[in-house]
Amino acid sequence: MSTYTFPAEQHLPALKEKTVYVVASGDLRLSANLAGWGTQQQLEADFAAAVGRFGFTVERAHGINPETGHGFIDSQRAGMDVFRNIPAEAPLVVVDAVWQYSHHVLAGLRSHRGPILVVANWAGDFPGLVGLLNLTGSLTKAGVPYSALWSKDFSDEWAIGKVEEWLRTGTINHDLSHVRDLPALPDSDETRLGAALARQLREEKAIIGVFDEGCMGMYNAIIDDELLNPLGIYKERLSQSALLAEMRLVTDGEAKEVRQWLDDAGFTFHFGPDDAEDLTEAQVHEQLKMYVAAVRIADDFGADAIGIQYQQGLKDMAPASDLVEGLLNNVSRPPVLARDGSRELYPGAALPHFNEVDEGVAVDALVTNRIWTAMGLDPANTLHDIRWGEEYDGEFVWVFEISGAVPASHNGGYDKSFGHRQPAVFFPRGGSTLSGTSKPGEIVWSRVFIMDDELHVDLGRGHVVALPEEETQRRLNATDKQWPIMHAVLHGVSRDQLMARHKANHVQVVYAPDAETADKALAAKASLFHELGVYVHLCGEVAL
Ligand SMILES: C[C@H](O)[C@@H](O)[C@@H](O)C(=O)CO
Repeated sequence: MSTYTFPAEQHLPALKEKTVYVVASGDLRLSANLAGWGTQQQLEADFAAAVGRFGFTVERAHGINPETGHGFIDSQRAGMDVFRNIPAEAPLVVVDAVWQYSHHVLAGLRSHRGPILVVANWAGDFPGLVGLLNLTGSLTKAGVPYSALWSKDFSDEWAIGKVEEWLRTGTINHDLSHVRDLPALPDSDETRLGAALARQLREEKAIIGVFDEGCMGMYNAIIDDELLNPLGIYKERLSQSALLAEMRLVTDGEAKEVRQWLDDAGFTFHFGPDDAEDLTEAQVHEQLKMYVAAVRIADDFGADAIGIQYQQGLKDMAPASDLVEGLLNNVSRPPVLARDGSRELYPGAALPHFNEVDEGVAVDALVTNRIWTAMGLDPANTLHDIRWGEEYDGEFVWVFEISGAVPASHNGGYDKSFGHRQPAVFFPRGGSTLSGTSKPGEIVWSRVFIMDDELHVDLGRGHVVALPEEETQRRLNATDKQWPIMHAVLHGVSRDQLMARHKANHVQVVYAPDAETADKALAAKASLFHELGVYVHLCGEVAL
C-alpha cells in the first residue's frame, strides 16, 4: 500500500429535480458590497418568483457571510469554494445587481457543465447591468456558453417568457438581427486611408503602456500578446508603483501650473471641507502630479497610449486617476514638460488613455485617434460604461456613464466641465472627476472584443441628444451623479439587441461634426480594422 498522502476525492452534490442554483458575484470592496446588498436581495427575490411560476425552486449556493454582513462572492477563492457545492449539471444563475468582478466566478463557470444564465436588474442605482455585461463579455472570451437576461423586476411578460425558455431549453435566444458582417468595401478616400493607417501601424508598430494589467476582474479586457502583436501593437508593462514614485518627483510648482491652466480654461472644482466625503484642494494637487508623472513615463517608454489600472492598490495610495485620464484624452490639455524642462511632451495632442486598462479600449482609442487626426477631426474619444437607459419622448436614450472622466471636448469644453469628489464607497482617497453632460452631436460607437479566440469589432452609428436639465439630473440622481453622462441614441439597435450582443461593459464613443462625416469616418475605421485582420461587424443602421 502506498505511503503517499492522496487528496480526498471531491464529490459535487447530486442534481436536484426542478432546482435552479443561484450565485451572486460581487465587488472586492466591502463598502461597495454592503451598499448594494439590499438591492441584490430584492433582485434575487424577484428572480426566484419568476422561476417559481414554472414550478422550479431557487437554491442559493452560498449564504451571508456573518463577518461581512453580505452574501456576495467577494474573491476568486470564495468563488471556487462556492462552486464545490453546486451539482455540475445543474441549471445555474449568476444574479447581479451590482458591479461585480468576473474572475470571482469565472473558475467555477469554466468547469460548470449545466446551463448558465446571467441576470441583472434594469436599474440605474447600482451598476448591475454593467456587471452583467462584463461577465458575459468575459464568458465569451473564455468560450463558455451562457445566456443572459435583464428586467426591471422580472414580472414583465418578456422577461417571464425568457425565463421559461431558459428553464425549458437551457438557452435564451435574443434578436441579433441588427448585426451583419462587413460587406465588400467601396474604393474611397476613407477606405484607402483606413487601409494605409493599418499598414503603417503594422509596419512601424505602436506601444501601449499598461500600468498593471487586469482591473476589477475584467478578464475580457485583457488581450493576449498573440492576438495583439499581429496588429502591430505591443504592450509595455508598467507598474502603478512607478507612477507613485514618479509623482514624488513632480514639484508643487509644476502641479500648480497645471491647476492654473485648468482654472484659466474655466474648469470648476466642487470643493468641500471634509477629506473623507468632499473633494479637497490637496486631492486635486496630488492628481495633477499624477498627470505630469503619467505623461513623463509614457514619454520615457515611447508609448502611443497608456492605461492606468486605477482601482485596487492605487485607490488606497492616491486619489483616483480619473481627472488625469480625462485630461490625457483631450487634445487641448495642460502642457507637460520633460523633467529637465527642455521640451514639451506630446505637444498639441491627446495621449490616448484606456481607462481601467481595458485593452479592447486601448486598440480602439489608438486607431480612432489616428483616423480622426488624419481626417482633421477632433480625435478625443473615450469609453463609457453601458450603465442603464430609459425611453424619453418615444425613443430609447441610453445612460452612457463612465466612472469618472471624459475628454473635456465631449462636454463642449473645460468651461462646461467640472469636478466632483469620487464617491467614498469606491475611492477612499477621493479625487476629482472630469464630469459634464456630453454635447449633442453625431457619434461613432464601437467595441473591440475577443470571441472564438479571434479579435472582432462591432461598429455602429448614433447621436447624442440634449435632454432637459431636469431629465439629465434625474438620470444622474438615479445612477452616480458625480460621473459624466452621455445621452446616447443608437441607430437601428434596440435596448435588448445591444444588451444581448455587446461583449463588454464598456462602449467606445467619438464625435464627428455631422452625420455625413461620421459615416465617412466609420468607413475608414471599418477599413482599418479589416486590413488588420480584425473581424468587423456592423450594428444597426450603418451607411456602408
Ligand atoms: C467605481 C466602479 O467600480 C466602477 O469602476 C465600475 O462600475 C466600472 O466602471 C466598470 O467599468
